[in-house]
Amino acid sequence: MSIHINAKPGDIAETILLPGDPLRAQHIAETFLQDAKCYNQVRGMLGFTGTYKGKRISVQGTGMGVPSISIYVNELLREYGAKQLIRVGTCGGMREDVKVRDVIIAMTATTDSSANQLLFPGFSFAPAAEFDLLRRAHQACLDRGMSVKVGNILTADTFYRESMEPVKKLADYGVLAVEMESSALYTLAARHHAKALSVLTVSDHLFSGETDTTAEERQTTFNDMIVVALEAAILGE
Ligand SMILES: O=P(O)(O)O[C@H]1O[C@H](CO)[C@@H](O)[C@H]1O
Ligand SMILES: O=c1cc[nH]c(=O)[nH]1
Repeated sequence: MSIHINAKPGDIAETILLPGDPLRAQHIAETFLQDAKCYNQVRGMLGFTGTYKGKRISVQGTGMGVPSISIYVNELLREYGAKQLIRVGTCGGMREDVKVRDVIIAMTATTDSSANQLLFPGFSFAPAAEFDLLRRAHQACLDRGMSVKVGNILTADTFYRESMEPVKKLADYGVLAVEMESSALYTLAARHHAKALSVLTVSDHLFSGETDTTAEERQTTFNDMIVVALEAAILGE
């Protein structure tokens, strides 16, 4: 049992999917896992363990932003022996060629979070995905004919902005999309020699104003991304 996760040693699988929204954790467990059992309800940040194609998988909500995901990922790595962590989340498109419902695989995560500046004074650490996981997730997207892009994303500390200039500039430098957790996930996984990847679905676009049209469409696209994450995870075990 850790401070924010009320599970016993062994309750959590070595491979864990990490959506920001705890209700999406419940949706994933109910839709994709067999014999899923809830191991955490502390702060409503639900966590479940079950099996997918016979392999043990957990799914844990992380909340929004670097401080929140850092709490859960630290505890999963330090107290529960997590080996493979895959974030499954939403993001806002930034580059012009990124469209709503595309899947984005984050090769690296640029960030305005101060966490890594405090950790590596004088350096600009480049948080990076684990290559084999990334390669398998990309192949799983191609196999399903999904529209996928791989590259640099932005992990931002703010959702609402006074000025769009800084994000516009990052888009000019090729940054695909913005979300709020991946740089912390990649940095913590590196520290603990674990594998990490973020697979994201574009839910809106910062500059075109495009958004998901219906809740049903959002769910379908989200489900496609979950299958990609699960397939990438089990092929690596
Ligand atoms: O859909 P999730 O995983 O929560 O991810 C994105 O959505 C939240 C903002 O609405 C942030 O957590 C961002 O990273
Ligand atoms: O962090 C996020 C997630 C989705 N859309 C955004 O604009 N930002």
